Amino acid sequence: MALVERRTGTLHVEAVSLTDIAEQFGTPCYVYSRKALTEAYNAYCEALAKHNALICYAVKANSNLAVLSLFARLGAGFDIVSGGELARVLAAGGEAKKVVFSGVGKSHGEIVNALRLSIKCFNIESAAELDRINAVAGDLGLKAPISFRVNPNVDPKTHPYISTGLKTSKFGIAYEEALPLYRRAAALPHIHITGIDCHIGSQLLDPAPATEAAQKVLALVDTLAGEGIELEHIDLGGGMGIHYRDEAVPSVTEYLAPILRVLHGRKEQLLVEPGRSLVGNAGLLLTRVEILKHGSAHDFAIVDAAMNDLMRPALYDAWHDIVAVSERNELPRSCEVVGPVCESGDFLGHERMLAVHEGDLLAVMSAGAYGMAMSSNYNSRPRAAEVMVDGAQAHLVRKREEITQLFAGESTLP
Ligand SMILES: Cc1ncc(COP(=O)(O)O)c(C=O)c1O
Ligand SMILES: N[C@@H](CCCC[NH3+])C(=O)O
Repeated sequence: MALVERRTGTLHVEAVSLTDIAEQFGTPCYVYSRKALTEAYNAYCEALAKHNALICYAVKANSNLAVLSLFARLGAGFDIVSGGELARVLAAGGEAKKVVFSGVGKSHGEIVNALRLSIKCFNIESAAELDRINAVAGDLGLKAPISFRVNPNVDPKTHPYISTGLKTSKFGIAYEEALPLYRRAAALPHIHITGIDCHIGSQLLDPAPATEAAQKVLALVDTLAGEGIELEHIDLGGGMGIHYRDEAVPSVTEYLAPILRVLHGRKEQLLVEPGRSLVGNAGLLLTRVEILKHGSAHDFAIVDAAMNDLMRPALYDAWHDIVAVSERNELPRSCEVVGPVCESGDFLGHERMLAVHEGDLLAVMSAGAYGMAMSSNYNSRPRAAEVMVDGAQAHLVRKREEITQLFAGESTLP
């Protein structure tokens, strides 16, 4: 489904006009579509229908409570990377027994809490973490369910900042070290080995690297079984890419087909950890043009959203489509779409052809993943509101931060 549709010259998300949303909730504002989120989740369900699979949504992509509660109601599990994400999953009605805990630096407190709540599994990323989890579980008189995140040394061919499966990466356990570590874990008193895990990177459009990684993971699974270490699940991570510009994006079924072929006939439960592909194309950032400025080299459309609201352009030079919400009967002109933040890197788009006036609304597309989740208060800017559209209704699912909230919990010197 296309997230937006032009009706009588104005962009709508489902049956709600973005102009009405801006009037009701102000800008900048993230807008999500419940229908698009549900369809994205169902596409995974359909692709995995013949497998004993659990879809663990990667919370880091978008941790809005309404998004989490929607996925929880659809039956999802969750991939978390912090105690904060676990708290949000539980607050949204998610079940701890469907949570896998990834991340290279889990703290003592986070491990205690996750163990007490009986999460499904810790995805362990180092030998030191194995020892730490064994010790904490021992102190609590428990056994920790664990898998190792194995680094298969496969190049995912994506942006270097979101590439995680090469041996130079901080993530996972070197492929050659996996076997000795599994043997060591099998002998530890407070560890229960349940699985294996692998995640090689994000915004992947070609399934070949993930298929190669899956083959390497399966070779390890078989070697382990030969030694009497039987695994209950195989977690192949997330990473499937979405539509930003004009890239050829495979459907979930197409992307997963070669991976599922190598898994054919396996008895272990299959876990996947999609983030971006569940939420990215289901959200946009709505912003209003504050100032049109004629510069000596470019024209600028200075909008009320900035790099603190959507940092992907500044951080990765990422391209997001930017569309005028209401059409004007004028020729578009090239402009730099920038925010009010005091950084030259504060841009949302370069050289965009737009016909806009001050006060007009723009929709920054494909912003449902790693948008609000990576936002900050830089320049002491309050965080944007978040709205969920459901058919003909738009619900405020997170209020815009007030300036007074930017002082919360802080004090001046005594
Ligand atoms: C361990 C792990 N799982 C899942 C994801 C989700 O990735 P994506 O949003 O690309 O699906 C990530 C992020 O790259 C990750 O690091
Ligand atoms: N933040 C990244 C994705 C990170 C994936 C997490 N390992 C992005 O916006 O594309």
